[in-house]
Amino acid sequence: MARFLVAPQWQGSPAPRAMLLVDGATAIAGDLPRKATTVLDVPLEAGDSLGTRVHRLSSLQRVRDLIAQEITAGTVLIGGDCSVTVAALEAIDREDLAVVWCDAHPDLHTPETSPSGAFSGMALRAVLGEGESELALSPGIPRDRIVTVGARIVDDEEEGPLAGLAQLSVDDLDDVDALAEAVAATGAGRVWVHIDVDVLDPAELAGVSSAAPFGASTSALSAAIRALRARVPLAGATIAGFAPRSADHAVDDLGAILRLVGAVA
Ligand SMILES: NC(=[NH2+])NCCC[C@H](N)C(=O)O
Repeated sequence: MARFLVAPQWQGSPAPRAMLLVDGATAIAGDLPRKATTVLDVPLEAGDSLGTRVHRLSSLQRVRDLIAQEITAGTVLIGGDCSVTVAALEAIDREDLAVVWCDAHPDLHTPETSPSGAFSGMALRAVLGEGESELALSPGIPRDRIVTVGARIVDDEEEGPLAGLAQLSVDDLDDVDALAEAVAATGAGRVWVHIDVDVLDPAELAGVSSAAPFGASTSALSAAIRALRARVPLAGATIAGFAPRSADHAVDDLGAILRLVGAVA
């Protein structure tokens, strides 16, 4: 059975109601097998930028250290905001690893270009080993080992770095093998699948900080991930970005979330 690590981190999010991410992580945790689930004791306070351009950096460092202590091979990490993936990747063997970034946003800002100072908008850039050195991977994952899926809200400054990465659109998922082929083409021996649930269409899942229309269907994304796993072994996965407006809204969305959990676990 997979191990689940729940990190109710909100401090990397740009959203005005970022703390809903804590509720989202808690709601998912409630539906996971208790014996296989560890919930990290993430501080609720904002934390301090420590003189950098990354807001709440001190809290992000704290959570990173907690994740490093608990992560094991094949962990499914539940966010929180989507920057928790950077911490997970820092703590595992990255030799031979590809990263699939399923997210409505490419998260390719540096602290200098970020419109928000929120680390989640810089997370994939940090995976590449760039941006704030306190948080960026060292060494980073090479560009040719990254595949983005469903990125459709792209800031001007992100266009350049995104152009250098392999990209699958929402429509590309109509071919169930497209993701597996894109990852196989990187030559990697293992893959980490990052899912910010805003990659899904808002009709499938409403509980996100900023809904992005024309997203993926839960079934197409799940099928693509299953086909990928048949081809390249999974090193682990993240499901992040769930921010339900209320407990009732969370219940409406949990079906879609659990289908994604089933695809990666
Ligand atoms: N994965 C996400 N939800 N990212 C949000 C990023 C939003 C925006 N690009 C920013 O940097 O502030």
